[in-house]
Amino acid sequence: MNLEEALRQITPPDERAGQEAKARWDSIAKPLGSLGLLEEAVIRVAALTGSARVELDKRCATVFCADNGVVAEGVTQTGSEVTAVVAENFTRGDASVCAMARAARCDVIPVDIGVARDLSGEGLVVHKLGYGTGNIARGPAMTREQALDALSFGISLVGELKQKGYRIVATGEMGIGNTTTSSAVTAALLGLPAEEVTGRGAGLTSEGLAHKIKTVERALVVNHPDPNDGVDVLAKVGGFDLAGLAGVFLGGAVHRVPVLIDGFISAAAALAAARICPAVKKAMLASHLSDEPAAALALGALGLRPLITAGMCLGEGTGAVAALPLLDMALAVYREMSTFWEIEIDAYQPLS
Ligand SMILES: O=C(O)c1ccc[n+]([C@@H]2O[C@H](COP(=O)([O-])O)[C@@H](O)[C@H]2O)c1
Ligand SMILES: Cc1cc2nc[nH]c2cc1C
Repeated sequence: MNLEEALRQITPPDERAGQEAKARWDSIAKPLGSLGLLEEAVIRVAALTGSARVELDKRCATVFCADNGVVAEGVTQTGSEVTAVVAENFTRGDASVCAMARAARCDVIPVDIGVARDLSGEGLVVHKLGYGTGNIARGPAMTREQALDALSFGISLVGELKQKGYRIVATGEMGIGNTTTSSAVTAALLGLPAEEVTGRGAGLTSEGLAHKIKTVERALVVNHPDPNDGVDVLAKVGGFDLAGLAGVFLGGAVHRVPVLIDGFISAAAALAAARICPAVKKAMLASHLSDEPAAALALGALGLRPLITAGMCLGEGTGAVAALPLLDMALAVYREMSTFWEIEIDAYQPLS
């Protein structure tokens, strides 16, 4: 299915199911709205899935791994070879996100969408669009066809996961250099100067940061991405990981599966997905506020507020997975708590 056909399948959320979930929250014997964003998240999932019986029991994190040509500009603290090493560690359960996912009863699905060498390992999904992207400071990251391929792949992956019974998908990524591409994508989509959207990534010095800002500026001048065309932005200054993740967000809306945004890289991908099709925002949930400075700008532009502010910036899907136990706790209250009526307390009817 091509992108346009997939996007035509997106229909508005079921407001009736959302209202039913809101009515359930409002009936629970506790101060109105007092679980804040947790209540909102359950209502959003109810509206997206068309049922106030919200189930998030079977969950996974899809971790998109890819290399980025822009690493050649010296914008990272470590070399590209780290991407492949960490990607293979995902298959052995030996990465931060794997440990957190075990605690959160979440499966980890590593995806090689463009790591610079061939990988092996159990459970690895391979959809390799290249051995790393082009260097965005010198030319485009990829062709438009490759970006469209990544988007279609992300959309169909969510469809397959839904068929396997997954009820929520956490996004994650691993790719040395992908904070540089995310900054370029965010600058292009939001029309912001490079210095406002560029941070230290996985640990740059102040000197390194100044050079990274110049590199993002150059990528924008060299490539002229069209801010009205999310596919163009991903192809010219994005990465295979970002484009695949944007596909996962689109897939969430197509297949009506909620998708958790992780940190800055996931948020930049979500922003691109929303530029391609604004309706997909309804399938997104923001998990945490990454310490990368532009994460707040990206989430703000999406109109989303994160559940967690913990100064995290690890990537891999760690923030998205960290939100799952919070959602479990929200659902425990939502399902198990007595109502005002049941414990015979008179409560004023809420205004809305
Ligand atoms: O999730 C985030 O907000 C985040 C912020 C900074 C760095 N990271 C991780 O660090 C890597 C990218 O950092 P860099 O400096 O190589 O661009 C990549 O593998 C990400 O998973 C992730
Ligand atoms: C070791 C390592 C693990 C990571 N996980 C996500 N980004 C990373 C960057 C490094 C350097």
